[in-house]
Amino acid sequence: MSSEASRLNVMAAKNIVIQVTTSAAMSKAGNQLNLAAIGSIADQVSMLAGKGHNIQLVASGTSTSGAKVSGAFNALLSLKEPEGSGLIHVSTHPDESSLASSTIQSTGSTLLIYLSHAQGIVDSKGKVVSTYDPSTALLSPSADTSNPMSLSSSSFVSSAWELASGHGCVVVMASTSETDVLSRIMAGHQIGTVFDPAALTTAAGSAVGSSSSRDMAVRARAASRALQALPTEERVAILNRVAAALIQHQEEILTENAKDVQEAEGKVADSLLQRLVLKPSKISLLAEGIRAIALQEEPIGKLLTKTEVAEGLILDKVTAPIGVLLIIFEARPDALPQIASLAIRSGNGLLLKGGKEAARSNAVLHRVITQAVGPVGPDLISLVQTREEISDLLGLDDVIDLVIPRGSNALVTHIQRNTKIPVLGHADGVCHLYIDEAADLSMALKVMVDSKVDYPAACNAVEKVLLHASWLNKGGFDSVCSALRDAGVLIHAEGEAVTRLLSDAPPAPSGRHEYSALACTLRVVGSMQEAIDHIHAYGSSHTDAIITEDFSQAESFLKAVDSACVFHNASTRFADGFRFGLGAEVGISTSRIHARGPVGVEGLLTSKWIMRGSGQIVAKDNGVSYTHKRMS
Ligand SMILES: NC(=O)C1=CN([C@@H]2O[C@H](COP(=O)(O)OP(=O)(O)OC[C@H]3O[C@@H](n4cnc5c(N)ncnc54)[C@H](OP(=O)(O)O)[C@@H]3O)[C@@H](O)[C@H]2O)C=CC1
Ligand SMILES: N[C@@H](CCC(=O)OP(=O)(O)O)C(=O)O
Repeated sequence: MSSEASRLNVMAAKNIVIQVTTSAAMSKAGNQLNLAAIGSIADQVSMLAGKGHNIQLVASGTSTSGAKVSGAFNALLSLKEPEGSGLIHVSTHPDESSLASSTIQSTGSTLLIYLSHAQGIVDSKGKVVSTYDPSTALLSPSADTSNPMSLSSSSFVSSAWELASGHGCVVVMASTSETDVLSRIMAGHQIGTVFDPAALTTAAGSAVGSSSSRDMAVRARAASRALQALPTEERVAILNRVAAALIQHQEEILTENAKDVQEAEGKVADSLLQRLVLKPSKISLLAEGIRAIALQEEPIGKLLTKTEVAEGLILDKVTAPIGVLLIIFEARPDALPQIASLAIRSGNGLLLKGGKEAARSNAVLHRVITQAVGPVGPDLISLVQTREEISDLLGLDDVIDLVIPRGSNALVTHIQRNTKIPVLGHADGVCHLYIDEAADLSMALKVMVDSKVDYPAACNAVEKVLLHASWLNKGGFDSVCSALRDAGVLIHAEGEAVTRLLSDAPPAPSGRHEYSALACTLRVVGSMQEAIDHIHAYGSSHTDAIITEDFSQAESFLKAVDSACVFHNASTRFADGFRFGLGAEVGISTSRIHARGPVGVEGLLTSKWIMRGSGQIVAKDNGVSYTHKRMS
């Protein structure tokens, strides 16, 4: 198919011209170098040269600015160019908005990457089109209006098309503000606008979703089939390579993450910031989890049942991958390697969209992981950048098999309302801890504090403590309040008793509130049944726990509470794939269909039936005599 051909053309290009408009490499005022932008391009250029590409780097602009920018590139590249490669040449081009066609022709380059402020060519609604089509009018470059050197649309478009159609040089127009723009273009991601006649013949039947979204999903399926066809040892080796690559690229990952954190600081809630931060210890734990997944027994093709249907006719039910998964998750970059490794282990293709605040962290993690995937190719796991792409993908119910939205209730509801693809929601956690009349108080305090304080922003952190009324007369109420306050937790009062006893406590914002911070609601209940009824009325069916020494009471609670995870005498924070021994988790499913609670490899599998016979026929059910004998 065509856009596939175009991506292959891009990925295969050896001689490349990279043209950077000086306005994209200078400050807005145009009088100073934008060293961050120049440094990032220089890093990526030297990486491409290290992979054997011959690169002509052209700084296009007025002679003064062009000379300044090419000087900066030369200085940086002399430090970074792979030793002795001599593959990078830097020059200037006098005209910002025309293409460096002469360089292309003199060097026999087959790819021009044009980097400016513009994200690509936009349609009448202002949406960037991924593939330029000359038969469609109304296109113009999405220039940065604040940039005085913005592009002159028609001349740019016609020379880009002329180069592509007349000289066989694919042109990709993209913005320097895209993270890892060059590396991602060369890895086959559809960023910006591509000018390539090969990209125009669209596949039949691709009416829904843009061709790039469909292409991405179709390629994920093809790659997942290639993955499934590999012997177990090779799939295990991929996971071990991914774990090793995370450790090996730790510095790079932490650097990109620090940029995300720096940009988010002061602009987002503390809970989001906590999720966003990666630390060496988190990366080591991720690698450990991935190695544990690699050690698990082969999950694909596992025999679930074996039945003799009739003499010589044997029917097996075996596990099988679901196919192509679209997983949307919050700005928590450590989720990406976990989800990717579970998908690899279970043989699924993956389209991933993380929170926008984690864009750089996700891009580097994605690159490191897809490079480690090896022969199956990077298409197995694609990174989706924007909500617009999600809208396209939600229409592709013929190529995507399951959507897993992991995040707020609003996100999960939005996805459910906008797709025909089955949805496995991972929504908010309004987790409760019930301290029973028969609780060991010191255990209750320890578990309560851990459930809230260990990681207050997590979806499995406790949000409401339900205290049996008997503790009001036994000193337990004061102990609970002191333990929470000593741990820095702000208590919000709910119900008559707590409101009266803690007159200084702010009221709970609502009966069902997720603080995601060092705060929780405290309420007194008259019985375990009242606690259960309250959990059913105000909880989110995520994780709820009881603390009691009365084991029969505990069993009743475990049976009655209708949540994905129900615990006795244990912290709600144990609701986690790694802690459950699954190695990692996609998230904690709050849906009731097929997978509930922490979702590991098993949650990403379905089953298939395999029949082995010797020519038996049905013949109106007279062809065989049914035995239906269960063999295992
Ligand atoms: N059950 C579980 O496993 C988990 C539950 N949670 C819950 O998630 C919440 C925290 O997440 P929060 O930060 O609020 O995340 P959000 O729900 O705001 O966002 C999560 C992701 O969904 C995307 N998104 C949101 N709305 C849309 C839309 N309309 N179309 C397409 N994509 C969309 C976001 O994209 P963008 O960034 O581009 O806006 C982001 O990638 C808490 O309630 C927590 O309990 C969190 C983790 C795990
Ligand atoms: N299972 C995870 C928490 C689940 C989760 O992802 O929560 P969140 O911090 O809301 O993104 C953990 O225990 O850290």
